[in-house]
Amino acid sequence: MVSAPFLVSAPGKVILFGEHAAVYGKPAIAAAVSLRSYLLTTKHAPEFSDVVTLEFPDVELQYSWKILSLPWNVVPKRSMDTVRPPSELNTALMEALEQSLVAVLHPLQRSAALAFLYLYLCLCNPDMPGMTFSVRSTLPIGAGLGSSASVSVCLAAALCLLSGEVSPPETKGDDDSDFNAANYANIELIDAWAFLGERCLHGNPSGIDNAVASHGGAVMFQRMTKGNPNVRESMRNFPPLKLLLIDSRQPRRTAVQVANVATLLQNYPLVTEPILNGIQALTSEAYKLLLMPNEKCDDLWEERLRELVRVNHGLLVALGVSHPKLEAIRMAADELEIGETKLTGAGGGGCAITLVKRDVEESRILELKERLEGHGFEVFETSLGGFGAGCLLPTKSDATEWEEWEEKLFSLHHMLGLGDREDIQKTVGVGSIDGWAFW
Ligand SMILES: Nc1ncnc2c1ncn2[C@@H]1O[C@H](COP(=O)(O)OP(=O)(O)O)[C@@H](O)[C@H]1O
Ligand SMILES: C[C@@](O)(CCOP(=O)(O)O)CC(=O)O
Ligand SMILES: [Mg+2]
Repeated sequence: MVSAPFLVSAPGKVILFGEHAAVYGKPAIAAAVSLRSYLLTTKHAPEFSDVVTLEFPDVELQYSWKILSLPWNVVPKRSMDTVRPPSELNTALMEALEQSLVAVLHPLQRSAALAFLYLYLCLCNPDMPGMTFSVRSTLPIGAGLGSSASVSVCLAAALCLLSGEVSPPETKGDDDSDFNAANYANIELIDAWAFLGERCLHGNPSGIDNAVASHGGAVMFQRMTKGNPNVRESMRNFPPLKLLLIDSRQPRRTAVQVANVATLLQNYPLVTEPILNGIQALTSEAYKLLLMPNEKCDDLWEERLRELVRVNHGLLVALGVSHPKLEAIRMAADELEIGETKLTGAGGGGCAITLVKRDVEESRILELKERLEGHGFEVFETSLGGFGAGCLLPTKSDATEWEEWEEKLFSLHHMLGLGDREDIQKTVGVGSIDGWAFW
């Protein structure tokens, strides 16, 4: 069992092919990005040991509950036969939590607080000391890059560590790809709990976002249908792709976009089902292309992949999940003949990706960036396929290190509350500081 203070982190993702169709059991392909969420868990001073506090400055939420005021009595008993949580939310607990959330009205804050409380009550117990859970993301929020899943994975990881459901990552061998059975079992459990967090955040998730945020890398994912288990194929030799990631900065909520597609499907099943089947077919084509050995990734291969990006976007437009700003991004990239562009994630705003042609001169890419930034869009640089969930624990063996950590924690608290994305990345970021370990 791990006690506070400690940090956990999980990445966001880019869906390359298959969003929305993924909700209906069709395959989708996604890769982790280097933008991440961070969660710091700290213990309260004795006089506040009866309260649990959330600090979510990214959504302007700070809220405390008396631990004993929470509805512990309706928490479903866990089955002794299985360690995995069920994939459905418990209705009685969801209803009881309404009471605890009466004062949290904004949907962005409410869904995040609900995800926290649901997991906290299921995984912890009323005897645990009062703690603060502070979350910051270097990801744009509500922009299609899976911030909800990265936060869900952080919450699940922190609460599973506190309750002893999982242990901290064991060191793997020198080779990053070394398999460690204990780490695998732990991250599977974190993934399963994070799925419930995603359910609180947007109702009907496919599970692809929490799978990528937990496991990292690049995956082909297919949601369980008719009792079959989810398929998650990790794509190890993912080819290096030149992608631009552009945030339209048009806010939207995944829950709303997913619900709109459900309504379309309900109203026009004969029209909508073939669109979803088309997305399935193109994702399967893309999967075959992306699995090809690197030496076969020639110009024709690249052209095929770009075509599939274009068709995927067209089908998403048909589902009604584009936005004039996303179309403006696509048109700017088309005009400069940079490559092919599609929205990524739930759409309705948020991000687009452009798969850049290999031979495009840097000056044209720069021109596109300037044009887009001139329109108020934000162009992100990120790498694909990095680490999944990890944690950073203070080492108690060495008193100096511990002191350093205390000091760091102090500045960290400040940073998690106030700093911008670069500050967070510099202070605690995976890749910026040593000590992070990954499941
Ligand atoms: N840093 C964060 N702090 C608190 N809540 C967050 C944070 N990032 C995401 N969330 C939660 O996730 C929601 C956004 O999820 P969603 O609509 O699925 O968009 P996306 O996952 O594409 O960013 C927010 O409304 C909020 O509830
Ligand atoms: C639209 C969808 O396919 C992806 C949503 O991703 P995001 O929350 O927009 O990052 C929904 C899902 O697969 O859960
Ligand atoms: Mg999301």
